[in-house]
Amino acid sequence: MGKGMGGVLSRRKREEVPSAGATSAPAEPTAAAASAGAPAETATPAAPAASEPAAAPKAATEAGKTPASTAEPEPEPASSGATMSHDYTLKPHPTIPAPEGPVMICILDGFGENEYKDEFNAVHVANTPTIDALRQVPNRFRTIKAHGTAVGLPSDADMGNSEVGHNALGSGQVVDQGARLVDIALETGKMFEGNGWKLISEAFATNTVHFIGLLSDGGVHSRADQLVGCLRGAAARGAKRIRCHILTDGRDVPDGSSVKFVEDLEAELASLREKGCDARIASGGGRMKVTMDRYEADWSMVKRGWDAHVLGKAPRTFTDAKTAVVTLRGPEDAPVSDQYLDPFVIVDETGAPVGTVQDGDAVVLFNFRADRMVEISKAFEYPDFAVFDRERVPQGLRFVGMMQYDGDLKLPANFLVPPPEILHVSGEYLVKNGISTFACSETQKFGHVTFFWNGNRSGYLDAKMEQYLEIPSDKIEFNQAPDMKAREITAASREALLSGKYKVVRVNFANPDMVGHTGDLAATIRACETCDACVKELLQVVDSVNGRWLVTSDHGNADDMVQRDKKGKPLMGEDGKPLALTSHTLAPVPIFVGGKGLPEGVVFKQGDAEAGLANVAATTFNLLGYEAPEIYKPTLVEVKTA
Ligand SMILES: O=C(O)[C@H](O)COP(=O)(O)O
Ligand SMILES: [Mn+2]
Ligand SMILES: [Mn+2]
Repeated sequence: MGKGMGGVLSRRKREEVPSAGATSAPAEPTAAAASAGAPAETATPAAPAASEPAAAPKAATEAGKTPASTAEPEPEPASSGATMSHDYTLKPHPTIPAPEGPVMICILDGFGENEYKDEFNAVHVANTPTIDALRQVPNRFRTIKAHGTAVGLPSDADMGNSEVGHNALGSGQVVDQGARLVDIALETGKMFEGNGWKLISEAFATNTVHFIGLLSDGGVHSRADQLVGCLRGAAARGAKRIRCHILTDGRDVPDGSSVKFVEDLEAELASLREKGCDARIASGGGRMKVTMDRYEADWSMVKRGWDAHVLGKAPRTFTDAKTAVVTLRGPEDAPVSDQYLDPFVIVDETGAPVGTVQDGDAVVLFNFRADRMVEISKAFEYPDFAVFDRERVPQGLRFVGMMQYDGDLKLPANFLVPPPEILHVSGEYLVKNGISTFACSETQKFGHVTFFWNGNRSGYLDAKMEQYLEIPSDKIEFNQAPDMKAREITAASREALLSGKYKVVRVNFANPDMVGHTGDLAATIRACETCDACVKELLQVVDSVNGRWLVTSDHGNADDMVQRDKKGKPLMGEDGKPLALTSHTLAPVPIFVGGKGLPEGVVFKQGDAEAGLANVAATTFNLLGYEAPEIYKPTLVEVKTA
């Protein structure tokens, strides 16, 4: 549910890379990461060099792995409409000269410009002198759209998120995204005609079909109504036995809503049972504790998921899922959040798990978004998977993803709906025109500024021209350490900017988003203040080398920390305390342009209220002294002559 939408449960009622299947150790930081925080003189990021290619990001190291099975060729994926034979030559901009120094693009993740400017807007309340001053610079501050159809989502009731936001920022184009493609596949029935569906249907008569994914209507990773569409489709086509393995949300939707989502799913499963399909919930757990890790931040989450969903093992067992969720949430006045529920397994009256995964079963991961499905996909699909001991590996599985989550790794090999194909991303233009890039974030957002930015390609576009740096994230709830790794990211980016080796420096600060998702207002205010201090430092560094910069965000989050009614009035709980809003918002995001190396006449154009994140890439090319590619959404800047 999008922040600022009011209400609680109606839908519309209402984020690489990565991974290294063979080791659970976090990626070794490069020299820059290891020395981040050290004095500037000693910290030097590894530079791309022809003789010594930069280490590939984690996912690229996986490319040689053999999937358990291969797919029949799937239909052409949805694409940005650009053609395959493509001229990447960039033309010099007629009036904006190339800069002397680098161009920095700084993403403050989850930092929206919200209409509600009250005590629940952490962006507004935080002491942010740098950003405040940037807002005052005439014609160099504006807002841009970051949600809904502006980023390829089904409707303008859909809040933005990191995946679609970074796709738009990095590709300069708006492409129908996973949520929309699955809607279309269900509406047209194409879902049930593809090779992925054919594969799972082989198990309908004799085996169990398992559905594993995030149970909510958040529309960021999955949607419950799409799960229902698949369940009904399977039952109607002869599936005899269905088991659902549910991950509770409370992050893209209000905390506590998991109980209602379980009730609704139970009602649906009951009606399937009436029609003769043995359909039940079999296991589950909170999305931030079970299964849905990303970028290898914490593989133990995936092991907990494997144990519960596949082996039927969890510390707690229950005879029904609602009791499981209510019990695991604990006391109403101090509940465990839906995001962090322990894993659970549903058992029958004899204590036996009702839905372990057996040889020959079908398994569907029903999330459309990639980042938090890559690791569990590897556990299912890679025969030589060794990150943790799977104990028992079901044989002959018919395993599919809602989409193919990583097109480079072909992971999973089989899928229900072809993923969006995002062509001719800005990084391809850069590397093909000899423009070097440094991209940096901490683990939680590392894939955002690499994988998502590059149109869901894992690995480097050209390792000789690019350096990607991941600073390992803490493994705690981020309100406990709201500074996260912002200082380390700043130190490493500072070195990259000063090194003279990069023309583009791309940075993502995770704080406003990751702390905002905890619902902790005070910590989120602190997160915004930390980012402001880091932005100040980086802008000074860019100025010191006569560079140029863009500061923006990918969607809202920290800008509204309370649930509201339809009129925008904050909602209070029975205890009189504000009801925290943990999700993203529908707010537009700010964008600031500047730098000592930017000619005075370069300002944001007037008008074009519809401009969104996809307009940023063209703007960046202009700052680099080039005309934007014609297939891109138009630039945000113009040159005013005195
Ligand atoms: O995966 C998450 O953490 C949330 O569902 C969405 O956040 P993101 O889009 O900012 O990653
Ligand atoms: Mn984000
Ligand atoms: Mn987020």
